[in-house]
Amino acid sequence: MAPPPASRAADSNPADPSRPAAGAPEPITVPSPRDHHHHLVDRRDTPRGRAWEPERSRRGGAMDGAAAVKLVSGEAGYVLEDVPHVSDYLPDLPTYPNPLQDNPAYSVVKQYFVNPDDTVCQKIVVHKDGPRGNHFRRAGPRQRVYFEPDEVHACIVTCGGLCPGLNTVIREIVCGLSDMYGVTKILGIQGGYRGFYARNTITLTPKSVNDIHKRGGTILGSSRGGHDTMKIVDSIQDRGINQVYVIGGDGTQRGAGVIFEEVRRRGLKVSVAGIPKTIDNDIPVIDKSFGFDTAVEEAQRAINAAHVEAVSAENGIGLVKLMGRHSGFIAHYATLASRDVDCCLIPESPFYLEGEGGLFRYIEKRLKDNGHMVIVVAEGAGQKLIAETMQSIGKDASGNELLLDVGLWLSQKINEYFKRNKMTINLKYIDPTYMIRAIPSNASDNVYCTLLAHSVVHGAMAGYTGFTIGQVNGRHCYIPFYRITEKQNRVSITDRMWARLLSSTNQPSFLCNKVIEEAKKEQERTAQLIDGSSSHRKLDGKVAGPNSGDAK
Ligand SMILES: Nc1ncnc2c1ncn2[C@@H]1O[C@H](COP(=O)(O)OP(=O)(O)OP(=O)(O)O)[C@@H](O)[C@H]1O
Ligand SMILES: O=P(O)(O)OC[C@H]1O[C@](O)(CO)[C@@H](O)[C@@H]1O
Ligand SMILES: [Mg+2]
Repeated sequence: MAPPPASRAADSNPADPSRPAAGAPEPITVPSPRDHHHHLVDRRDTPRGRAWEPERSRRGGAMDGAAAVKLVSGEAGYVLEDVPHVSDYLPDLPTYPNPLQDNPAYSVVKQYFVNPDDTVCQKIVVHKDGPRGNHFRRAGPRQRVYFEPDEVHACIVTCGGLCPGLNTVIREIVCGLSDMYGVTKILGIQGGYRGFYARNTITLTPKSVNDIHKRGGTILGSSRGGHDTMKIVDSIQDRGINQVYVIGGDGTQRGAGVIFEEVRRRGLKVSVAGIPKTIDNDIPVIDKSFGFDTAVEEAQRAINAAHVEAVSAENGIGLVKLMGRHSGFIAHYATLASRDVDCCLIPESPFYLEGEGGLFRYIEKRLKDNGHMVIVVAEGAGQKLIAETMQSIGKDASGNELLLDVGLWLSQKINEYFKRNKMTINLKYIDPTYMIRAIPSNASDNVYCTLLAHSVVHGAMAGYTGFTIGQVNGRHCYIPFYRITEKQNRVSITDRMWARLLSSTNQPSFLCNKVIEEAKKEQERTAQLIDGSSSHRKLDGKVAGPNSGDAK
């Protein structure tokens, strides 16, 4: 159980000083990235060297206010964006030798423990005189840990939409904790965040999770909405949980950030760690999210079916809708992989239907030249166009805008156009979205999930908290929550990858100069941010994989 807080928080409950009084203001909000950036700019103005000092109360324990952004600056524009640690606010915690040193499987590994000074750079394409830019703390096992195996009481929760690989991550957190660190107390929180206070928990053991990676979905269940910070942290405290593993997308990581802030405010020795999950690949900084490869692979089956249907009919059109609320990565990569696609529509690239350069003219031409065509559309594409004739359908329980069905809408518009123009077409609309999301992860995603899960376990055991595990340029690192949630990762339409797609499909770009100029400006802002040299960090960027902001 966590030690009692040393100082009493404002609005505290007399029965339990670490909790807010009944009727106290509801959830503490995550500090806005702008607050962080304010710190950031101030700190960078300091002479080089260790720029950050942990914000802690004199006696340690409960704290008010947002966690400091931990920045360390070094030679040649080097900046480390470090993550919080339980010792930031509980200074006198004992440490223990890492049990891995006696583990026969791992003890033979040369240099198994990572050097505490290892960091991973966000920018790998550099110029001789350019700044070294932002870095993150390298993930991996540390020589000393902040939890004894017997003391650990871990819990795992999955939130948001499904994604291939969720069960693999659950399995590997459980097996990693158990096999590498000898941890025996691991709880599964059922049904997402609200499960902390409204549902039962299940005990997770290596045996109970043994073959779950072969199944789609999440054995724990998931949900949207229901994030009641106080009730969640009360539940963590009441159950004596001291490691919280949160698997989910941007919303989930935001929720984990708020939980971390409240845990820290109460002065609890609890590590809160996130594993980013999103089939849309919309999480910034990281190379790509787990399940993305599987989704792209599975999308090929739908595209193949659309192609077969299209070639077998007179003026056949196969239309496939894929997921991608604000980010069209699945559609983009599935199109590039397939080579059967004649047109790919994504949210980042607005399109229009009528007139020269519009979609209808292109379809007409393609049918005349080739007799058939395949269109892939991301679910978030064309939403503004559809909204001109249809009413919005509101929001989901997490506050995400519900999308109008672009596939049905487009099918209807295409059919109407060709009827008007007295041309026979055969359009088949395929919507495989949930089928793609609900399958188990493929082999490569399984390995990726395993490594992410082990890296997050090493981080929590070492006492790091308030972080998301992520792969950046092929290396695993600990990334502060705010960096993952401050913006979404989107397909860059001025990037060479999108140009490759346009040249493979030969579709019109639909772009006017204004849109191109805006996209270019966004790319420049992204580059400045990775340099770590900009005093106004508004955007983010990445270097490798589908999250590339840098053409390869
Ligand atoms: N700003 C926030 N503060 C606290 N909790 C949040 C916040 N945003 C979202 N959440 C909670 O996080 C959970 C998941 O959020 P959401 O439904 O947006 O999915 P997600 O994690 O973004 O995943 P995906 O979009 O990939 O399905 C929900 O329970 C929601 O209440
Ligand atoms: O129907 P649900 O479960 O709310 O999920 C739909 C959304 O979830 C995602 O799969 C992930 O955010 C989106 O692509 C999609 O819009
Ligand atoms: Mg989301």
